[in-house]
Amino acid sequence: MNQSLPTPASPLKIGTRGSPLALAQAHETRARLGAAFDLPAEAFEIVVIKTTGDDRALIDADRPLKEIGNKGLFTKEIEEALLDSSIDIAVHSMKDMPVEQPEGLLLDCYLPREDVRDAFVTVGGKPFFELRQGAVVGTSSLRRKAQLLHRRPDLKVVEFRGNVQTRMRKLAEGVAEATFLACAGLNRLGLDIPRVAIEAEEMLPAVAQGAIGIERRAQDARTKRMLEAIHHVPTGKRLAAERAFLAALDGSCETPIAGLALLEGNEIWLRGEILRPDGSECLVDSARAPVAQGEALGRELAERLLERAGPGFFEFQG
Ligand SMILES: NCc1[nH]cc(CCC(=O)O)c1CC(=O)O
Repeated sequence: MNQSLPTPASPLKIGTRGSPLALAQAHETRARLGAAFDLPAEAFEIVVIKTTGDDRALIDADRPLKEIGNKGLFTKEIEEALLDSSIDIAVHSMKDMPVEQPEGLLLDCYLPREDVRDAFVTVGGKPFFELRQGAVVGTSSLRRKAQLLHRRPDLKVVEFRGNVQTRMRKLAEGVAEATFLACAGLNRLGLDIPRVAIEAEEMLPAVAQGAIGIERRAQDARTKRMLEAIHHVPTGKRLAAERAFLAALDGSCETPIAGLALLEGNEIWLRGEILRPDGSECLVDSARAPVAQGEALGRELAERLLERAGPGFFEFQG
């Protein structure tokens, strides 16, 4: 295995999706690796990979993503490119990543986590409590929909996809009065759109929201060494607990689940939430453990919630 650092003549290939957010994340990864190893930008090549999800999302722009495909819709082609060595590392939004990676690949490098909160977005930047009775809110996230309906059953939720610009246009056109976007995405894109951040206690974010993960071939010693140098350990500990929670719930993108871990000294605190898709019920629990036991904590919290939920909890009502 080639142990030497990349050079402009033999650059490290960074695979990513082509969306503006994905590209911003790939650039951040390149900048951090460049700084850690004192390498110029030309020692890296950013390789844009189109995924099934990108294609289908464009063709079927109004269909909920969950009807289009299953887990890995946005990662399959990127992981294939890693496995066949057409790229060396892959940059992902961890929120969209399945809990398990294919044989031969490892996901054990995380960049420092951005703001984990969701933002409430309207054309005028008004606060959530001002949303009038019966208002239409656009979101394609089952979690946000269920959390919203749980608090405000009067609201109407419509499917809302596309990039930030598309969603802002839909708001301007009056397709919906409000939407939710992750603060992390807006910050990474440097977008200054009117928004009101919602505290995590008010609306628990998705597992891994705001975190970037970098995947590599398990056997590649060079990328292992390079990624170790930029790995953010606290983010890794938080995600280990959150993703163990998600895995134990058998969470797919079709299930309204939220979870957030925080580090407090030598302890990790985890709060998790599962909801009925129509928002009629929301089960919340939290627990703490020594940091080293974060994964066990995630599994334990999931089991506690599943026990309270009983069979059929996630099924659609009527
Ligand atoms: N599912 C799409 C997605 N995946 C990651 C982010 C935002 C950035 C992040 O949470 O890391 C978004 C958009 C959004 O939820 O607004």
